[in-house]
Amino acid sequence: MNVPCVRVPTSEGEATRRVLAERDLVDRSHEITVRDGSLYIPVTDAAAARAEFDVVEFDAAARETQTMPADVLGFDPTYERLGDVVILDEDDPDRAREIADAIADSALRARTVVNRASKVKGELRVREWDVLVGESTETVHREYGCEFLLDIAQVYFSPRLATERHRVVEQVGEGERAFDMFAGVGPFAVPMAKRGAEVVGCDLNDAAVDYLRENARRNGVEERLTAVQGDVREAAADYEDWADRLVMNLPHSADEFLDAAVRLAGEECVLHYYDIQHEDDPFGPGIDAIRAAAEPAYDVRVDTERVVRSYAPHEYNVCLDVTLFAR
Ligand SMILES: C[S@@+](CC[C@H](N)C(=O)[O-])C[C@H]1O[C@@H](n2cnc3c(N)ncnc32)[C@H](O)[C@@H]1O
Repeated sequence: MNVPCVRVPTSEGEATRRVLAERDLVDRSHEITVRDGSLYIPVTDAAAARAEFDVVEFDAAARETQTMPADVLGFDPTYERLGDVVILDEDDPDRAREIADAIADSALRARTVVNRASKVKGELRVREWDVLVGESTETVHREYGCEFLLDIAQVYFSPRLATERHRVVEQVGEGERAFDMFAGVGPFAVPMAKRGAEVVGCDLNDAAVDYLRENARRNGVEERLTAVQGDVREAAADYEDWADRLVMNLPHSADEFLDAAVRLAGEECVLHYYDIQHEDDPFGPGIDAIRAAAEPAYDVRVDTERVVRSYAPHEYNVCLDVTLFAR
């Protein structure tokens, strides 16, 4: 198949390939070919390459590599995958670059490789990234039969929580009213609506709410999912006593939103409360905070105390499933 290629004498081949790679212009899905003393290097952007090189249409073979990153590197790198974006967590930039190149050249078919450049931060819980291969940080991620469009540079999303989200979603019954107070792009809200619940998802982040609406549409639940942009403490005023179920996935500060949760709660309401606590007493502070906010208007029954994952040395990310019964 004809694709745009930079044509150079073979003697200049390696130097040219390196320049093109630095500019992220090498089309890794086609083979580099030698013919009649010239090297043909497939490129992703003919116009950009033409500014410096001779670009021609050339019949380059599609690449079918079975190589894995470990074959090139000699060790198995640690990475996470979100759609066709591969995520690294490397402190050493040279090592990150080496791993990113090995992943891009491998059978993993990554379109973009990024390295974590900051912690998750601020109210919107978004991270900064170094983009090492490719350009776009927007991708489509699939989880338990739902698909989510999202841009990791604009919104929070962790694929590590998939099992935990599924555990919660499986408890949802048809026709119940579920309010996700910190909905992000919808990984709780969308599958809850798919199970037949009437769902409201709220988020402060404009971009997350745009993706939430789009993801409701992609998954065919836009009729059952209302997306609200804003501070959930204000949004709660429009949904007083409304919810049969509340999801509170803002682990560092969910306690500050328990008053809003109590306003949202109906006669009987299940609360999924996420928290980060020390391993010595991972559940006590959350239970105390919930009781302080809900009693005496509600009786509080603790149904599940669950460690979701280790968060930091001696710290756990935990979930409390609690039912509130109006007195
Ligand atoms: C840890 S993320 C969870 C997102 C989603 N539930 C998930 O599992 O991917 C927390 C979300 O809460 C949102 N948020 C923070 N403060 C908020 C507030 N006062 N009202 C509504 N949303 C808020 C952030 O923008 C972020 O998207």
